[in-house]
Amino acid sequence: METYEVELDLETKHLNQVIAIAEEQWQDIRKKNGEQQSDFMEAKRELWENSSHSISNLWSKDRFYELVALNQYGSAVSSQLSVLEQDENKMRALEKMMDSPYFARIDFQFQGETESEPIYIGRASLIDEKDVTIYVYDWRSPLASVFYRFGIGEAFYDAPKGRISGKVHLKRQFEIHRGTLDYFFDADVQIMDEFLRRLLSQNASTKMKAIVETIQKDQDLIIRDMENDLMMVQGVAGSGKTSVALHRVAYLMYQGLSAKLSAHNIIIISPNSLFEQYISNVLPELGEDHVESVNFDDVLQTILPSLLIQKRHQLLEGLLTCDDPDKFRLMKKSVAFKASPEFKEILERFIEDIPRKWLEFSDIDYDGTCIASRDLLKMTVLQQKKAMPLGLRLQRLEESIFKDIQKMRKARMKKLKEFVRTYPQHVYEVEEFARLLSIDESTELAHRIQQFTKLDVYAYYKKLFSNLNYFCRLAEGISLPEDMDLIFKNTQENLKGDQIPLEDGLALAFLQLRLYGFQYGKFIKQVVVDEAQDYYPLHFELLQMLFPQARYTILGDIYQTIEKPEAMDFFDEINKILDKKRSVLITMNKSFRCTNEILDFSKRFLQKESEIQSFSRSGRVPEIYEARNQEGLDELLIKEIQLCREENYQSVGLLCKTERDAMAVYQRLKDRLEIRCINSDAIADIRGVCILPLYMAKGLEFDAVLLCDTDGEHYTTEADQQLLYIGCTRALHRLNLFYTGQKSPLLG
Ligand SMILES: Nc1ncnc2c1ncn2[C@@H]1O[C@H](COP(=O)(O)OP(=O)(O)OP(=O)(O)O)[C@@H](O)[C@H]1O
Repeated sequence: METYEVELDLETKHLNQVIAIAEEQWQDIRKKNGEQQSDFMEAKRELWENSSHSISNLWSKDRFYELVALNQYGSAVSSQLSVLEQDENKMRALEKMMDSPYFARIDFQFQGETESEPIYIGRASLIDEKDVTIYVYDWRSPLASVFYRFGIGEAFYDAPKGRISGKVHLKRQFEIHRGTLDYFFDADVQIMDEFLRRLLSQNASTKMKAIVETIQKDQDLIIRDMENDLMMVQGVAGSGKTSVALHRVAYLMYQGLSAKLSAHNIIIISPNSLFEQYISNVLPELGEDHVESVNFDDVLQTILPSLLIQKRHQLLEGLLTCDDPDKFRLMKKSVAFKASPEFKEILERFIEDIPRKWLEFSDIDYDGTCIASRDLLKMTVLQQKKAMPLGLRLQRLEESIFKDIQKMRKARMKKLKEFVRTYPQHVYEVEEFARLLSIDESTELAHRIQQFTKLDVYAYYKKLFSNLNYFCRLAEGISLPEDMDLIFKNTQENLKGDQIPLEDGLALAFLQLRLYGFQYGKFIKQVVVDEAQDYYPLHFELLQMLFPQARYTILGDIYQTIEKPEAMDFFDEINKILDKKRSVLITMNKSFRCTNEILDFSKRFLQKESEIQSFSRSGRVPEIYEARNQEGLDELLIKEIQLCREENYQSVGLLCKTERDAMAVYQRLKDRLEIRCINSDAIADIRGVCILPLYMAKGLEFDAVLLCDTDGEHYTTEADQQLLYIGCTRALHRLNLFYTGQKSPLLG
């Protein structure tokens, strides 16, 4: 037999053996699980029988003991449920393992040993707990890092007990499906690149996939970094930022087994719900569920639940569809200013000024005596220690005033009772008097006190914009934008409306957090921010206040901003704001998504020379198609979509500049093709042919991209150029641009 055949035979036997072990473990858990299931059902039945007749008035005092009993049943049921859940998770992991237990093998000779040991690496580990034999190493284990970082020869890895050195004698990669070994190859760098190239040439699935088999060395360094409290990544389009972010989360969870980090300690901040949907499979594929992903609109809503704040897509749509150049400039300037460190400083000064200038203290009288004078109250607040937020300090003050009043009221009631004892004939009048007195006093007094102890953030924000002279005095020494007066007037107008502009929403959230703090974020130990380039300094200030104790992973591409100039010092700014002890900025320049031709084409839209390189995969050159009129344009689009179908592309994106444009194209084509329009609130996937605004397509990818309306009306400015760059770099295999009328000057 040929050597390959002999090896294939050996590997197949080994595979069968590992699958048999996984199956045995699966059977054991199933058996145990079956028994637990019946215990669980029994506990549930008991819970029901013991509570159903009394559930109606359980919170009354007499039913307290029943509540305690019910609680005991309840906690028994919940702990059984958690054991069952754990078992189900293990069974799911073993099922995956029976399908494909590992994807790689290295033969590693530990220093001091005479022979090398085969180490099989998979998505999860398989251990025989009886004799602690490790059949498969989790890709996140320290030893597995050798696979990603070294070729044949000397190697090392960092284990909890220190650095371990050795030698790699073999690096092998497997393709295993449904429990069958399709093929394997012994890998050197070239062969592995070829394997990755083939993988990347496949048509995209409609959801992002895990990349554990082909993680690159520089990506692995980011994924496994535990040194830094702030890890920042500047990566070009398609360099794997999102993939790396998600694999890093999975890695942190694995590390967290010892550091007590679980899913509810991690939060992913993503740009919108479409993107959240797009990435939603990766962590479960890696065996990690339940990690929460939110977008910033949700964050603002959580901080300010009673206010209606403009969503990010509404802001972008407003900017991109604005026909009045002056209004457009003003909107942009307003956003840039309100989210800047300068405005943050003004907000800080305003907060300092609130007790001095804006709080309406008044004398608090009770029963004809002044129990706290206006001046005394003001002085008390001004002299309080500033470590506690003002809102909470005022809450304390309110509590202490009420406590004094309560004491005085008690004394007064005592006197009244004595009076009744002496003059019993007046009992009814006195009781009625006491009742009315307490109602009147409590409402009137409470109102008066809360006038200066309750801070309505929105009302105070309006005060900041009540007078331009005051605003400028507050901003002394801070450089303001040229047309500050226009921004000021515009803000006054906007704050009269129902919906609060996003930039003011950010400022309001800042005030709310500074004035009242935020309790819930302290459980978060790791924050991952993807597509970070779109955030402004104030976003990071908010994150810092929300999750002060967390470590951060922040990934972005300064060349992919929308309606925001690319800022070279973007990451410096983040570093300054988050102010972590150890931080690092890593750059990733190789793009894995697009073909060489698509990447070359896209580069023309970059305003600065970028280091972007492609992963050397060839395809067809993008074309720019002109149509005589709109009907002709539609015909071209339909023809192109048909061609994409023939290519069997899973996802085809028709990208338009705005939602308004996307709706227009959709209306024209919807009766002629199976096509979907994805609007801003959609929680959808990108299967089939989708039309969507470009800003929604950020972070996503499509087998084929059709960029619509690339004419001289739609795309003219620098910001449009950035949009075109984002649009083009969404394409994996095929990219074409379509226009009618005048070609956009940006297309060259
Ligand atoms: N090491 C890798 N092995 C296989 N595929 C990879 C690897 N790294 C990245 N990819 C693939 O490249 C594509 C782009 O990855 P990803 O979306 O993570 O990049 P990105 O930097 O976030 O892109 P963008 O900034 O344009 O949104 C995805 O299809 C991803 O699966």
